[in-house]
Amino acid sequence: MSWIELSLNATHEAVDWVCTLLADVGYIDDIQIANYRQPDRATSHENDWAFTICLYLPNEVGANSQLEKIADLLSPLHRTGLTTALEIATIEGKPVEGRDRTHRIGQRFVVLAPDTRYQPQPNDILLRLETSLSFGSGFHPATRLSLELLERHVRPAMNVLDLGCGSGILSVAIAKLGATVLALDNDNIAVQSTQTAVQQNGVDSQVTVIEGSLGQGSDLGHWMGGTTQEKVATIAPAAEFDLIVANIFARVHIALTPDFRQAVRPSGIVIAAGFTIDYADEVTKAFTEAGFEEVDRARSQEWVALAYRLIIV
Ligand SMILES: C[S@@+](CC[C@H](N)C(=O)[O-])C[C@H]1O[C@@H](n2cnc3c(N)ncnc32)[C@H](O)[C@@H]1O
Repeated sequence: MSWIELSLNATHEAVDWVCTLLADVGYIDDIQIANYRQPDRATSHENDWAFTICLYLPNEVGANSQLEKIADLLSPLHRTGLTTALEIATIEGKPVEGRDRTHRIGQRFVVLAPDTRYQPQPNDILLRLETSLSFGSGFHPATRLSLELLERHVRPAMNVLDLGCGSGILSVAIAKLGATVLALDNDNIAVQSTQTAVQQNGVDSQVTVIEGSLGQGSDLGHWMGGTTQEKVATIAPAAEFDLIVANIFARVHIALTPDFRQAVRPSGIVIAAGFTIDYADEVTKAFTEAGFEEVDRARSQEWVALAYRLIIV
C-alpha cells in the first residue's frame, strides 16, 4: 500500500504543540515520534532539533486536501522557528515501529506509551501516557523540570495539588512517589486525559481529578485565550497542601500567589514552572511579596522551574 509520509523536526518545546494540533484534527493514533534524524546532507548544521515527528496518511483520493489542512495547521510553528518546514514524501509501506517515546527524566522517572515493553531498573518509576489532546507528553522542558523538582521535594503521604494537570503526567508521578493528589484543570479535555492516565497507571485511589481551579484561577479563563470556556469550580484555598505544582504561564503564577499563600500549610512548597528565565525575577518578586522564599531551581536552556517555601513568621 502507498502512504504519504509527512515529517518535520521539532525542538523539545514544540513536540507537544505539534501532537496536540494533529490530535485535535483526528490524527492522534497516526503520529510517530523518534529522536532527531540527522539528514543525509553533510551541509546541515541545525543543532536545535530534538525530535523528528512523522505522520502517515493512506495515499488515496482526498489526501491532498488533508495535506493542505495539516500544512496550514503546522505552519505557525515553522514560522516561529520551533520546527522545520513540513516535508512530504510518498512511500510504499508504512514503518511499523518508529516510535521512540521512552525517555528518562530526573533520576527515576521513565515516560513511555501504555503498550511499550520495558524492563525497569531498580528504583525506576514508570509514567505510562497515551498521546492525548492535552499538554504534557513529558517532552516539553517545563514538564521535565517540574518532574525533576517533584522528585526532589515530594515525600510519601504528602497532600499535593497539581494545578493545570493537562495530560496528568505530574499527578501520576506525584502519586507514584507516595503522595495523594488533587488534580485540577479548567479544560475539560485535560480532566479526561488525567482521569485516563491515573487509571492506566493504577493510581486512581490516590488522585482526585476535578474540572476546576484554585481561588481566583477559576476566573482566568482558558489558558490559550479562548472565550467559550464556562467558569469552572473554585477550590477555596484552605492551608491543606504540603506542596503545590503548577506548570502554567508566568502571569497565572503572579495572579495566584495570594491563593498559593493561603492554600499551602506552614512551610509548604510551591513548584512554579511554565516560563522562561526572563520571567523568573518577576515571578520570584510576586512569591516573595506573598511570603515565600526560593529554595530550589532547575533549568534547561532558557526554561526554568522554581521551588518556593512559605516562610513561617
Ligand atoms: C502547560 S500545561 C501543563 C500540563 C502538565 N501539568 C505538565 O506539566 O506537562 C498547563 C495546563 O494548565 C491548565 N490551566 C491553565 N490555566 C489554568 C487555570 N487558571 N486553572 C486551572 N488550569 C489551568 C491548562 O488547561 C493546561 O492543561
